Amino acid sequence: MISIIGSGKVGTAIAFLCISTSLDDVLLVNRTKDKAIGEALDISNAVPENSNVSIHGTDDFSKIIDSDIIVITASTGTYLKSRTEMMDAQVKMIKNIAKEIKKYCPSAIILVVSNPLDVLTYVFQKETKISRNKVIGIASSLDSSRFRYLLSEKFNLNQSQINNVIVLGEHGDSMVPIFSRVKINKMNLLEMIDETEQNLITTEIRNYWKSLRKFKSRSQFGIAKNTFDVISSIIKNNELIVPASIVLNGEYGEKDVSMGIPVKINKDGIKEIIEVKLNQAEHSLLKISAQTIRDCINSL
Ligand SMILES: NC(=O)c1ccc[n+]([C@@H]2O[C@H](COP(=O)([O-])OP(=O)(O)OC[C@H]3O[C@@H](n4cnc5c(N)ncnc54)[C@H](O)[C@@H]3O)[C@@H](O)[C@H]2O)c1
Repeated sequence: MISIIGSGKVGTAIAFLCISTSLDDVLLVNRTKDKAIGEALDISNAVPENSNVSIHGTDDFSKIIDSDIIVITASTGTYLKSRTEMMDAQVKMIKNIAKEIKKYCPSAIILVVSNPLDVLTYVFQKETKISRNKVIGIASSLDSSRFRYLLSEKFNLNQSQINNVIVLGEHGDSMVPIFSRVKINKMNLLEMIDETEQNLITTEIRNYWKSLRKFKSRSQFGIAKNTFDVISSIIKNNELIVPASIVLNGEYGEKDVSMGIPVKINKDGIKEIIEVKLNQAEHSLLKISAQTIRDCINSL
């Protein structure tokens, strides 16, 4: 069973993907019970005819007891200028959710989606002491999807012609797109663009959420699909390599911080942390990003 805490835009989009593909049973847990029940009633009609899966809604955390995976998409409000804007309220919220998960289902694999992503992934892991390999922050894969999309638009290509696209570090203003690894039709991206263009693309990725909000209230489907892919990889034990946030213990030269780095996922959560080669500039930017997240954690 997959439990999804928070039945808002993101939580319900993830639930819809899980149910409509018959991946597993879903439990929606929301602060307001009616919202969870209503969304479950709606998504119930997306169960395929030959499927055994079901979806229910509740505000009762004790029902998460048999979950294999718990996805945290709860939010206390909407930030307007920066993902760290509501940090104190979000940290308080995730500490309460951590207590419930520790009480009812401490052996589940946890996917954190709520913002500020890296801070909440760190706080959740420290509060629950669940193995760091089972607490996975999902966001850098979304940032990577945004990087790939922007490149496809710039070069007027299909996204499939653009490979090795990753964004590492904070899911925030210090995120680091890794230009040095990107191949476009097997050519090195760095041979095709100059530094000014790199800076422009970096700003566009970092501000993607702001551009999107000019047209719709908040992002929903991109993060849902990236989260669904990780859930699916865990349930089906299909290894998946994606950038995700994990509490670091010396990898990339960082400790006592959680940030997006490439990981291999399987049925046990994060099976392996992958250390990819970065150029000097990217390495320095990743250090700055780690320190930005650490400063937020230390300010709590
Ligand atoms: N990681 C990413 O890349 C990414 C992308 C998009 C959104 N997000 C984040 O995902 C979160 C959810 O976004 P959304 O647009 O779905 O928000 P939303 O406001 O639509 O939904 C949040 C839901 O959480 C519920 N909730 C609040 N506190 C709760 C609690 N303690 N227990 C259970 N439910 C609770 C609310 O009632 C609400 O229904 C936000 O923090 C958002 O910033 C992250």
